Amino acid sequence: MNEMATQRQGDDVLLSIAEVERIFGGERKLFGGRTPAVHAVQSLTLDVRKGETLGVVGESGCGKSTLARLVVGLDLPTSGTITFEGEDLTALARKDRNALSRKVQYVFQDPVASLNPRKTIRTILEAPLKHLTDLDAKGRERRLQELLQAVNLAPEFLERYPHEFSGGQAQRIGIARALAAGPELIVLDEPVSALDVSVQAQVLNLLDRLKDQFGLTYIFISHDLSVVESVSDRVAVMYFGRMAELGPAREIFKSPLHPYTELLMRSAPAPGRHDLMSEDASAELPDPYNPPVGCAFAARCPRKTEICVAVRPAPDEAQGRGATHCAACYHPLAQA
Ligand SMILES: Nc1ncnc2c1ncn2[C@@H]1O[C@H](COP(=O)(O)OP(=O)(O)OP(=O)(O)O)[C@@H](O)[C@H]1O
Repeated sequence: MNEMATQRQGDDVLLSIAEVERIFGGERKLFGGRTPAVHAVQSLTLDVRKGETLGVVGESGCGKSTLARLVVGLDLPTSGTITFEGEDLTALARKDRNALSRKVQYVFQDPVASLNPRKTIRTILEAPLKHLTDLDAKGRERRLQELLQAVNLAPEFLERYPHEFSGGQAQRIGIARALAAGPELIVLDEPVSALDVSVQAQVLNLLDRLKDQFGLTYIFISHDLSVVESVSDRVAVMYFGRMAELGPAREIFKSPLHPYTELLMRSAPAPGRHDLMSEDASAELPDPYNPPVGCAFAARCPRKTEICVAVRPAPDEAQGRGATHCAACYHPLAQA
C-alpha cells in the first residue's frame, strides 16, 4: 500500500478517492475497434480530511473539473472508488442523488451562468431547501433569511433575478445555494476566477468565515497559484490526469519536489517577479488519446532520464519531510 493510500486509514478522513479513473470515449464500434479514448483522470488516490481546504492546481485540461464532477456525483468514475465517511459515493450517486447532495455541494466558476435567469433568487434558494431538507414553509423562510445573512446579502435581494447582480453578488448566491442543504464538503471549482481581483478577496474572506461558521471542508480547484496558496492547508498538483505532487501548502510553495510544480510556480506572474520561466519551443504536451508509458511530464522536464520515459513513477516515488509530502518523480528537487 502506498503512502497516500495509508493516509486513508486516519479518523479525520472525510472523503477518500482510491485509484479513480475516468475515461471518456473508448466505446466499442459497431463494426469493430473502439472510439478514441481520453484518460481525463488516471489512478488518482487522495484523501480529504475533515475541516481542511485541499487546493487542487494544474494546467487547463489536467482533469481538475473532471475530478470535481466525480466528487459531487455529476459524473461517475470508469473505475476506482470514492467514499465519504466510509460510504460508497458512486453507489449513492446512482441510488439517491439527494442523499449525496446533502453531503457534498458544488460551487461553479461562472456565477451568473450557474443561476437560472428566469428564476428569482428566492426560487433558486428554495429549491434545495424543498428537495433536500424536511423544513416546513416557516422553517424554509427562516433558513432563507439566515442564508442571505450568512453571505452578506440584503433580504430584499430575494425577489430579484440573477441578471440584476454583479459577479461577486451572484457568486454569494451560488455559495448560499450550496450551503442550503447543510453539506459537510463543498467543491469550489474556480470560484473566484471570473471575478475582479478586488471582489476575489471579498469572496475568499467570506468562504473562510463560512468554513468556520458551518464546520465545512473545501476542495478548492484553481489554476491561480496565488489564490490556492492563500486558501489551502494542503495542495494536490495534477498533471495530465494524475497526481504529480501532494503535500502541505506551505511546503509545496516553499520547496516543491516535482519539477512540474516548480515550472508552474515559476511561470506564474507575481508583483516584482522578473524571473518568469519560459519553456523552449520543443516543450510539448502529451497526446491525450495516446498517453505516454512513462512520466507524462518527461517531455518537458529538464531532469528527465531514461527511466522517466520508460516507467511511470509511483505517486509517492519521492517523499518529502515527514512523508506527508509526496511526488510522482524519480528526480525530485532538493528540499530546502
Ligand atoms: N465529456 C468529455 N468528453 C471527452 N473528453 C472530455 C470530456 N470532459 C473532459 N474531457 C477531456 O478530459 C481532459 C480533462 O478535462 P478537464 O475539464 O477535467 O480539465 P481541467 O483541468 O478542468 O481543464 P480547465 O481548467 O480547462 O477546465 C481534457 O483532455 C478534456 O478535453
